[in-house]
Amino acid sequence: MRLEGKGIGWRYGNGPWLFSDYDIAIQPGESVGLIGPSGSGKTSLGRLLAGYEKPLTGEVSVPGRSPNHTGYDPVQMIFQHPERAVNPRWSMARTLTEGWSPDAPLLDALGIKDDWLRRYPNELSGGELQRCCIARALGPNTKFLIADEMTTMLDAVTQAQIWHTVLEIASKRQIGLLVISHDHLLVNRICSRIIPFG
Ligand SMILES: Nc1ncnc2c1ncn2[C@@H]1O[C@H](COP(=O)(O)OP(=O)(O)OP(=O)(O)O)[C@@H](O)[C@H]1O
Repeated sequence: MRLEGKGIGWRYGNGPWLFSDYDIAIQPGESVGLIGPSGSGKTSLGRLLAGYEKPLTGEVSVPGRSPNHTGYDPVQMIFQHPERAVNPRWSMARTLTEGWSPDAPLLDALGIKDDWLRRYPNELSGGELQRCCIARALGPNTKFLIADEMTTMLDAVTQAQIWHTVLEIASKRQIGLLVISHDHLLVNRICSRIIPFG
């Protein structure tokens, strides 16, 4: 039951094709790195796999995705800029529980403090907000996680702590990970396979 893109192609408007007839597959429980130059289309590919957009050619298939894309999607994506991934008018308590209710051990493991839940997104730092976005994405129905420069804005210690938690959960629940990053060291350390892109 893998996440698969087959023969997929994408471009914006009449611009150049970022990729075409592209194949990618991620197995449950594996951690795959996607490395390529800036602007080559990695985020765009992630968005197609996560179901935000339908590919212009080819197909994305995901076990358990509802045909009309309602409800909690089995492919969750974390973006580099968490402030663009949340509703600024929702409290953090509401934001965190949008798709499921993260339990106390997970909030603790990600260093999320009770006090943050009463605040709004603009009252948290980028790193604090990102931890909340990660908790939100780790619901029990998550089968694949696309981490797009997920920890780029964090210091090395926090980065290591967050990856430790995410990798532990992914391994326990056999979540497949696609790690989009410019950080070769990080990808080499946490991924069993690297796909060069662009
Ligand atoms: N909504 C959009 N409309 C038009 N062009 C876009 C849009 N989003 C992205 N692009 C362009 O598509 C190209 C690929 O962008 P994308 O963000 O997928 O690349 P990337 O490989 O993830 O880059 P980076 O490593 O810098 O994050 C870029 O040239 C970008 O300017």
